[in-house]
Amino acid sequence: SRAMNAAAEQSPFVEQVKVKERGRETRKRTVKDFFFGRTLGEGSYSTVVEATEVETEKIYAAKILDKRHIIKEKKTKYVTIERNVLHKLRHPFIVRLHYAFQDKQSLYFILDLAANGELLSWVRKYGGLSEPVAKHYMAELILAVEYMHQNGVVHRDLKPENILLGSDMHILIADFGTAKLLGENDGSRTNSFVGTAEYVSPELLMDRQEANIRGSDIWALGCIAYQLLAGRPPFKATNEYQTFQKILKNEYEFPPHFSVHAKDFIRRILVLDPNYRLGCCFFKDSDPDTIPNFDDLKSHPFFTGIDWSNLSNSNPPQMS
Ligand SMILES: Nc1ncnc2c1ncn2[C@@H]1O[C@H](COP(=O)(O)OP(=O)(O)OP(=O)(O)O)[C@@H](O)[C@H]1O
Ligand SMILES: O=C(O)[C@@H]1CCC(=O)N(CCc2ccc(Cl)cc2)[C@H]1c1ccccc1Cl
Repeated sequence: SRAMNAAAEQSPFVEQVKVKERGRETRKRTVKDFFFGRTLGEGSYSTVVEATEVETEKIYAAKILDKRHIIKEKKTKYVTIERNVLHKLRHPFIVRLHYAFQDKQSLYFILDLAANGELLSWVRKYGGLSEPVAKHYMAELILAVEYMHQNGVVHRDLKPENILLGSDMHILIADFGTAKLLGENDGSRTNSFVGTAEYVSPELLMDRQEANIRGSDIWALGCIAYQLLAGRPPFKATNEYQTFQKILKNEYEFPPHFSVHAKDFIRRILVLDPNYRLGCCFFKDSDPDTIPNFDDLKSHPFFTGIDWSNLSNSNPPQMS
């Protein structure tokens, strides 16, 4: 049926397939339903452009992937993972996939538009954020990652480049091509994928087999918390190998302006052994039934003053 789907997608004669979804009639979209505008950015296998839906004039981001390039680079798996994961996740702080379609040359993901770009740009612009701002964004991140893990998804490449900002300045986590759907044993024993050097957890560097990869997302949160406040990641060297050495030796220092609570929060996450890492109650990956909760993270004094139940309705504090 997949082949049929693909064939049907391409045939110009197929009448608009009515797709019944939860009682709502959503007509299958095609390229013709959108006007593609300015380029927002380029990925290794994709171009992201502004897309206006002709019928509703709603503005989205269209992530367009060239099929020939994907096949040549053997990245088909990443594309289908991104599609399946995005389709499954529905959360205010995660980029929403509204439509996915294809034509002969390309695949199209119609996504929420993150009008304020990457969190990384803002961190760089201010050389680090104030503590109230960093605290707010760490709280949004923790809610988004908790939701992902509770839905059996581990991102595996969390970093400020993949944390986008909507027009309301709330976060929109993107880039799920390298995510892992827990519980689905796709037969691949080794976790072939390892994230971005500065954010890779020590256990992933030591033993990919045994690493429970949820703990790696938490490690990345610790690195991001440090970076939001310091303006740079905790483990950064002139090359990847040196960076890995710093991670394995837990070699990092705090700049003087870090508060006691911020240092304590980050120290408790950047622990080499995931069994002693804050937020990583020990669980086996193979047991997706243990629904993780991030209460140990949320209850840390660093988050004093955060109203966890009202974050997505609140106005994020001004960056400065
Ligand atoms: N929903 C979005 N709204 C606005 N900009 C986006 C959106 N998604 C991605 N972008 C921007 O488009 C650029 C390309 O993103 P994309 O996810 O296609 O590739 P990437 O993940 O950045 O690169 P790579 O594929 O090499 O990891 C990035 O700079 C990103 O900031
Ligand atoms: O998973 C799906 O929803 C469909 C299923 C039918 C289908 O043919 N595709 C495209 C599969 C595919 C993936 C990569 C390349 Cl390079 C070419 C085709 C999938 C698809 C369609 C549109 C956009 C993305 C994807 Cl993965």
